[in-house]
Amino acid sequence: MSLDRRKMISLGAGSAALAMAGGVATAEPAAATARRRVPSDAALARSISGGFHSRYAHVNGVRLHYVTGGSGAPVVLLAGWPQTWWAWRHVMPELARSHRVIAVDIRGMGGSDKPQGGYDKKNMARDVHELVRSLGHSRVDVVGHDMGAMVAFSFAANHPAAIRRLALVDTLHVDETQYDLPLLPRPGKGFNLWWWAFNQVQGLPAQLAAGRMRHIVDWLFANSLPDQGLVPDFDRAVYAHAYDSPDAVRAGTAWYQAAHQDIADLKTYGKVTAPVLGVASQLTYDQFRQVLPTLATDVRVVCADKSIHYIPEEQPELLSRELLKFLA
Ligand SMILES: C[C@]12O[C@H]1[C@H](O)c1c(cc(O)c3c1C(=O)c1cccc(O)c1-3)C2=O
Ligand SMILES: O=C(O)C[C@@H](O)C(=O)O
Repeated sequence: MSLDRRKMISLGAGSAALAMAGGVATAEPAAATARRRVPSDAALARSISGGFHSRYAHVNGVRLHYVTGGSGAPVVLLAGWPQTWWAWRHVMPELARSHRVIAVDIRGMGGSDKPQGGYDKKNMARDVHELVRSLGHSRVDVVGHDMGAMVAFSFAANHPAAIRRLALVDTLHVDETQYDLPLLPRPGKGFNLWWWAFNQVQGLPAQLAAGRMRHIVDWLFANSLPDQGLVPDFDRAVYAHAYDSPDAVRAGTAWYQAAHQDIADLKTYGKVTAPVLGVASQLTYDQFRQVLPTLATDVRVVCADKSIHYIPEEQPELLSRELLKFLA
């Protein structure tokens, strides 16, 4: 599960203070973001060194967008909410020197389709499995962050013959303990995970957040990044743009609304036997050390100790180094 009591307690002090201080970066008015031309995925892909290209594939009833480049063993990268494949931009060039990198916009994300359903992580993992098969790969490494880590874990649990190695960055698959998250954490005892409640609501998020996602993006980064410059204005505009339509807001909430199905599916999974690397932030390290061994048989956990959550952007060098070691 993505955030447990231990994490909320440890989050309490730091982030509560930050939140109390109204730690919000200078948010560019949403309208200005909307006006700013965000480059196409094709242009963003070309801007990353290593020869990357934006591509689409029709699999499992949806059209998925992905960005691919590099040569060598195939590695799939799956980002989360409210981000896109662009979250991997700092690690893609390094991985491309020894791997065929496939950074996928999961169902509902960025340039991928936003259908009315199919957002349970088992089905979203089926999307990715069919994608890598269509690209000629029978066995791949998968790296997931945030919601993408839940899809990555589901891929390994449901397609054991297709996973070589699995890396989970700061988020574990949701489990029963998600139901215990307090809606009102005691002062200094927890972190307000308001987006888990907000994203459960039907309809309203799209009405409130469409065209205004930059405010959510800025709030999340203001309450995580130790240095707001780690994700500058341009990158925030890329994420806000990807989520600013009513359909994109709805699709993002669907990842959360599938939690009941995901929690039920987890109970049917045996332990993952592929080698698993957990890359935890300072706030999830204890949880990863305690919970990951109950989900997989061959586990190692490293701590990105300067990170709160967005490790691919908070500590890309550490992440690249640990992934290259693990995936060698
Ligand atoms: C699946 C997801 O709910 C998504 C969210 O992206 C998420 C997750 C974990 C966090 O720790 C976390 C966040 C998040 O937006 C966030 C902002 C500020 C601090 C912080 O710690 C977080 C998650 O696992
Ligand atoms: O006020 C707006 O900008 C649009 C709002 O009416 C909405 O439904 O998103």
